[in-house]
Amino acid sequence: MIGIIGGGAWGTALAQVASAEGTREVRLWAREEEVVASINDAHENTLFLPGVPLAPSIRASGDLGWVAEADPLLVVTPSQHMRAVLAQLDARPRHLILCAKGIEAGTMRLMHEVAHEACPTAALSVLSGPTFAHEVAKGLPTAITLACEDADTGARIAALIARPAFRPYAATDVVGAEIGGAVKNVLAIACGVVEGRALGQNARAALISRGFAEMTRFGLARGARAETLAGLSGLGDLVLTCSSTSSRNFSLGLGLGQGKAAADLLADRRTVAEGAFTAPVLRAAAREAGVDMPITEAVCALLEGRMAVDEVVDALLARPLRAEH
Ligand SMILES: NC(=O)c1ccc[n+]([C@@H]2O[C@H](COP(=O)([O-])OP(=O)(O)OC[C@H]3O[C@@H](n4cnc5c(N)ncnc54)[C@H](O)[C@@H]3O)[C@@H](O)[C@H]2O)c1
Ligand SMILES: O=P(O)(O)OC[C@H](O)CO
Repeated sequence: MIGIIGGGAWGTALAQVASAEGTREVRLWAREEEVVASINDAHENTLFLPGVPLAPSIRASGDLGWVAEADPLLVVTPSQHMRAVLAQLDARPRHLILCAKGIEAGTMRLMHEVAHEACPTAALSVLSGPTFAHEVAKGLPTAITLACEDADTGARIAALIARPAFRPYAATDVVGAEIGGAVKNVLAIACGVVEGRALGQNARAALISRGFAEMTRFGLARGARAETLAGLSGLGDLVLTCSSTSSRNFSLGLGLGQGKAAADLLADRRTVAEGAFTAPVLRAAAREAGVDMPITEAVCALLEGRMAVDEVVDALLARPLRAEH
């Protein structure tokens, strides 16, 4: 039996994968009664993943204790809420598969660091890669990184969650997998701005490349491996999220590029655009580590309403010429 903590789009899609075409029992915890009712009664998450039929073997509840009887547990809350939710789990040893992409505000902790503090007895993996929930839930082909410091455990978890069209690649670089997923959300906002301000496809390609350079500088400074950052959870997810309005982060940037205020775009959002929360904490962490992240700084200036789009673009273009590597 597999448990899912979080009934948003991604938790629901992962529940569908974990159900193994309805042959495996899956318990899903959701905050919203409407989500619990629609999954149990209509086998659909009408709030966060409408239009995708779900296996009847997925049962939802607002009772976290009931869901936490399952092992492993996939943790799919937004990153800023993960600590509070995990703090409600009992202390038994279990395996947590962390699926949120972000850095905790205030502490600058990556998700595995937060999970270790909240659940010291748990074994941890990170699941991250280029994965739009609606495509995964429909069974479209997807590859993803499953990072676990213990290679044998990682291989076991990868085999457990793999499906014919859902292909986890095992890795041991947990830090690298997490940094790729967190940083790409910030860069996707920047790519959305390029689209919204109609700056062209050359600019978007430049931004993806220079953004990847930023991700790599920051990742290496935090102990990530270069090959992880160049893999599914880094470059792979960066390319996906920087190319499509299916991305909530890209869409947020699109609105900023069209001149809308961040506060208006973020107000009353039901779905999460993680990059808006990660950007300021990433900037703080980069400054602390002495890592230059001009695109991240630019995204922060836009989110904070301190600069207009054209000012930000002019400032980026006016940076001194430098060697590419
Ligand atoms: N949607 C995707 O395609 C996708 C893919 C890969 C990873 N992710 C990551 O998964 C995580 C969850 O995203 P999602 O897309 O499932 O969410 P979502 O935007 O579909 O839904 C929002 C979720 O936030 C939850 N939430 C809101 N306030 C909360 C609180 N105080 N405590 C706990 N939960 C709260 C809601 O219950 C809901 O589950 C994010 O970190 C996201 O980056 C999403
Ligand atoms: O919609 P986004 O921008 O949160 O992106 C979803 C996933 O992270 C893509 O891999």
